[in-house]
Amino acid sequence: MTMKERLPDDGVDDALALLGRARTDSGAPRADAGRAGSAVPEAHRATPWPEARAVAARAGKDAAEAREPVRVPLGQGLGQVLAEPLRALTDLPSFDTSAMDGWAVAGPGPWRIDPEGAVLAGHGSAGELADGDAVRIATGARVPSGATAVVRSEHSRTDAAGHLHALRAVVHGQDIRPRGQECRTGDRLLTAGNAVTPAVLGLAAAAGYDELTVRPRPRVEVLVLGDELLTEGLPHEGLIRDALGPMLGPWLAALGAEVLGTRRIGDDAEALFAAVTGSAADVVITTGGTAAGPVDHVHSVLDKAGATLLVDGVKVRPGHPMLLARLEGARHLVGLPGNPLAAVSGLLTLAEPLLRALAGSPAPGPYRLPVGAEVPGHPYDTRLVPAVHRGDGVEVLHYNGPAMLRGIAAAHGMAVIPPGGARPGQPLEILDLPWQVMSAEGPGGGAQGVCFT
Ligand SMILES: Nc1nc2c(c(=O)[nH]1)N[C@H]1C(S)=C(S)[C@@H](COP(=O)(O)OP(=O)(O)OC[C@H]3O[C@@H](n4cnc5c(N)ncnc54)[C@H](O)[C@@H]3O)O[C@H]1N2
Ligand code: MOO
Repeated sequence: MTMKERLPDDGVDDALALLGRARTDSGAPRADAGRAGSAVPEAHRATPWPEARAVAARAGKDAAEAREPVRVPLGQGLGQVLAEPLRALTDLPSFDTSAMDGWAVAGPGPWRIDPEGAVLAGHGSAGELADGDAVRIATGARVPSGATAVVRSEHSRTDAAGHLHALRAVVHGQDIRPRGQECRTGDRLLTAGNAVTPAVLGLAAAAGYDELTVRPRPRVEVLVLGDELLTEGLPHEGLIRDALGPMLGPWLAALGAEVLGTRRIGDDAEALFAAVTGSAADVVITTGGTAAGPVDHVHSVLDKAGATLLVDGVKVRPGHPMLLARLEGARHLVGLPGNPLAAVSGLLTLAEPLLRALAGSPAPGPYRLPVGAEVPGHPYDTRLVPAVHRGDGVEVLHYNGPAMLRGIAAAHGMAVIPPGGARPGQPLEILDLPWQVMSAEGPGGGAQGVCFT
């Protein structure tokens, strides 16, 4: 991006400001306040971007408290969040284990070889090894009691008399993984709140689990509004392809939500009311219809449904008409603006913190990377701009207009440009996309110690 870049849709917020908002008796903004027919127009107070994210996270956290943990078969736990610590159900390893193919030996060599014997992984009793004896052993097999070390095949030689000789010094306990080396029964392997990753599934299986106790996935339904949307073929006669239907379900699933479905509602207020009030989802996501056009029904439908607006407009570009409402039954609705990048902005600003908190996932700590070149800012609002990693920093992408997906489709993350813009070298907060993480910091884990066997 260059300094010549024009900020998209500047001045639109002034129009929105003139629309005003009224308040309910409770002090919360009424869902259709300031729109046609509203009695008391008042200056629109969009929520600052950081505060909007905090409101969404708080709403999710409050709703999460009423949700009971669920037990799921191990194979279904991926992407969910542990509701309780993962404690070892067994010692690991659960028996003294050979770390190498070779010989279990007892005492100093050379050793007498038991010509009949061999201890294999998964086989029953390993028997007893007398001092001066050696028996063949496979990696993963139980070490016989009395054994003092394992000698690797390649570090040994047998002679014609049936004796085993070590080709290098044998250290007591070498190549034996002692029972409980990794953990003892009852040890806490992971804390509640950890995401269930493929590695966690592996650890849980090793530690004896058939089921996991996890936070229930937030159930989400996507309602795509707009009569102008086509689901296939080329745009024609003012009709355009629905870019949000194909994008949002997979995006929300990548955030850990259970997507009940994506429905196309058109610009039909009654159908929208029925879909919102009848949805089985914890979070309803609508696209389009958030502004004040003749067929923008989201506010009036929320009002009719008795919803409470928690966020009604955010000081962010693109996407400032985004909204968050609480529906009956501790359910929520996130209204994403129709412009596709504005919808992404709403997804990252409101839906992600809400869903993360509902799922019980800890919010990732914010991280910053320096931007290479100057980035123009909005005078009062935060900007979210698709960005890519370059060297040790980031570079913002050119195609970042509210109606464009070309930038975000090529991006590694979204850079947060504070009001007023950013200078070259200024560290910018980065919002990760759920399928790629730009941060160099991982979740960490003990870096000390070495375990070669
Ligand atoms: N008088 C004002 N007009 C507008 C304002 C405003 O403040 N005052 N804000 C503008 C901004 S900013 C945005 S963003 C949009 C938000 O509008 P809506 O949420 O009501 O969205 P629509 O009007 O339904 O659609 C806007 C735009 O996006 C296209 N669209 C909608 N859905 C999809 C989809 N699924 N896939 C692809 N494209 C979609 C739609 O055709 C429109 O072009 O309002 C501005 N107006
Ligand atoms: O410009 Mo609008 O901010 O949401 O696309």
